[in-house]
Amino acid sequence: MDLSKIDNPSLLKEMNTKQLEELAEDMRQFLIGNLAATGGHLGANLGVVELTLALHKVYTSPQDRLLWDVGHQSYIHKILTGRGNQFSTLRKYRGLCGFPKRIESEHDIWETGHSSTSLSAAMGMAIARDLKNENHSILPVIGDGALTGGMALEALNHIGHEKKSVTVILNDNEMSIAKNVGALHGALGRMRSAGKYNRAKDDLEWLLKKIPAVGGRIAQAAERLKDSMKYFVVPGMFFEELGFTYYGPVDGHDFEDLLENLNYAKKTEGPVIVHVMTQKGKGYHPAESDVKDKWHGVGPYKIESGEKIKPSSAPPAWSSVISETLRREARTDDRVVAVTPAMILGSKLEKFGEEFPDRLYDVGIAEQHATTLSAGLATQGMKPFLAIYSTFLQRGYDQVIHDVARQNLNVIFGIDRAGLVGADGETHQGVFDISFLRSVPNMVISMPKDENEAQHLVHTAVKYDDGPIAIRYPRGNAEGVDTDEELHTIPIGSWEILKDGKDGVILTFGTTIKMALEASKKLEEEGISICVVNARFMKPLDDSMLHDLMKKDIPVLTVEEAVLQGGFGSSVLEFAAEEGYRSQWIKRMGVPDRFIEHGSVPELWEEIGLTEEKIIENLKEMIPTKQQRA
Ligand SMILES: Cc1ncc(C[n+]2csc(CCOP(=O)(O)OP(=O)(O)O)c2C)c(N)n1
Ligand SMILES: CC(=O)[C@@H](O)[C@H](O)COP(=O)(O)O
Ligand SMILES: [Mg+2]
Repeated sequence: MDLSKIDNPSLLKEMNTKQLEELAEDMRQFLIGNLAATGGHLGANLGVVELTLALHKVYTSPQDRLLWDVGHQSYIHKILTGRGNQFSTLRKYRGLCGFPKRIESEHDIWETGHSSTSLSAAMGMAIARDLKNENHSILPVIGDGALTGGMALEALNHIGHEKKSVTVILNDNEMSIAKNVGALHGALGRMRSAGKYNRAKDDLEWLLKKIPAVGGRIAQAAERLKDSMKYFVVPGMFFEELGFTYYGPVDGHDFEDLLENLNYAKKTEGPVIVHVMTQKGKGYHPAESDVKDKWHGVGPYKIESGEKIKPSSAPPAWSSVISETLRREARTDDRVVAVTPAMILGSKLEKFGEEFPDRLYDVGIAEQHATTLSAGLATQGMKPFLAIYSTFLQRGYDQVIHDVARQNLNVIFGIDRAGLVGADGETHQGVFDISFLRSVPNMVISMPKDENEAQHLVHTAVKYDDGPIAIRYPRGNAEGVDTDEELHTIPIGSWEILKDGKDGVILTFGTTIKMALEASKKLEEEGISICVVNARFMKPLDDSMLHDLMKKDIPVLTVEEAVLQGGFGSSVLEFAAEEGYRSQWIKRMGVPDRFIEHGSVPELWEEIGLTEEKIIENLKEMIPTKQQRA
């Protein structure tokens, strides 16, 4: 079937099992073929082909509300809802988003990207439905990994309490990005190995109804038996106790099993959970056989061999530079403990864990818990390193303030994916952390310019015992510079002059240093000499250098790959205003006050005007040329 021509899931309604199986095979080949060029979350989507088809067959989107938790597994849903012809643009600039996007389709009724939000949103939709006396199904599809997110448990608690008709589809593939972790994962394991339950209960009820009511005693006894049965056979006891009717475990690749249980669920009032067993990466051997992450998310690859297409000799990933330095520190400092909220692979912490198995904790998708657990460790004299993506740190913001900074605890925040991340788009851009951390008392915020400075900053952070300190670093590979053998500490709040200049100043850090130096080189050729400063601490500012620079009364340009609102540039403006540098011309460059969608980082830099050319343009506007000065 030409999947690019599907424009509505209603075609499934008339399909029989054999036709569905054929369509599922077409879907898999389509995904494998297209993602070989574009990359994307292949493993997760290969695992939900039959489930997605079955959901769209039994239910009627968009009247029935289908929500996709995390949303990285919504590609089949997108194909079925008329977007198959856009897959060559998947996660590309101005192309198809890799997550549900309401502007793309009426079938995308809830946008995701961050995990564990679907059940809360579903509950909100259920309350609204009932207040409006509407009558449609609400179906959040949530993975076993996302279920470890605290929000999901908060929502289960509420849905069960209110007895709202929400049908939770639990997509259990025993994987988060890496193998799933936690006691809930273990409980799901026991449910997976138990037999079917709720159908047995329904069959028994059917039988009971057949028994002539002999004084009702047999029926009453059987009724007691049925309820007591629950405690021995129902695999989903955990959920039943929360007020959910549990169906499962269901074979998520068997249409008969899927359709039968979804139809049971559709007839069931109140909270329902359908526990579906799927295999991540199903149908593509390189993904199925991958022991690390089942090809959770991949770049382009060769279909036949499964060989991933990567640049031959690239500098080490920033995450590796940081985690390897941490591993080195841990050898001589027993206080060092690494914590990760389900991103052990992305944060390159596997080797740390192999060397220090009792000093690495993967807490699951639980950023709030990860942050406060780190605070707890610090109260006992340990030196926790919380490796956390900038965008996911947003989930633990209260814990940063209330538990870590307020008690001034020695927690190191390794803020990975800081800055624009590219293809994951607006839900994942790591551009808010400077802004939301800068206002927190006791916080130190830093960002290295290259891997050599990064290793010294990690060493500095491990030695720093005056409170919380953040080191932010971008997605991707480092700069490819040599690294010092011996590590030293960097004075907190100290900046570094990379290039002298007397006509103007650029204050910048991290990923925008290179473009600043390039711009200053070009301006030098035109007789305009620009000072370039590596403002490697966003907090505290280097007040003494700032005073020296401001006293020169030359224009200052701040450049940051982070939101302008309340960012580094704002702190320089505040400094100038408060220190009386009234005449100072200060201009800021950075991420504008809107969400930045997906695309390559260079394309996004171009879009928001974070470029060498724009730096030159701004400085020329701010600094009179020689002729004007003459
Ligand atoms: C708040 C948050 N933390 C971490 C992530 C990163 N992340 C994306 S998918 C994923 C694993 C999800 O596992 P699961 O829900 O089981 O879905 P599967 O990939 O197995 O289908 C993680 C940790 C995220 N998207 N949001
Ligand atoms: C869907 C999700 O949130 C993760 O899979 C994320 O896309 C990983 O990002 P990196 O590829 O930067 O590790
Ligand atoms: Mg999973």
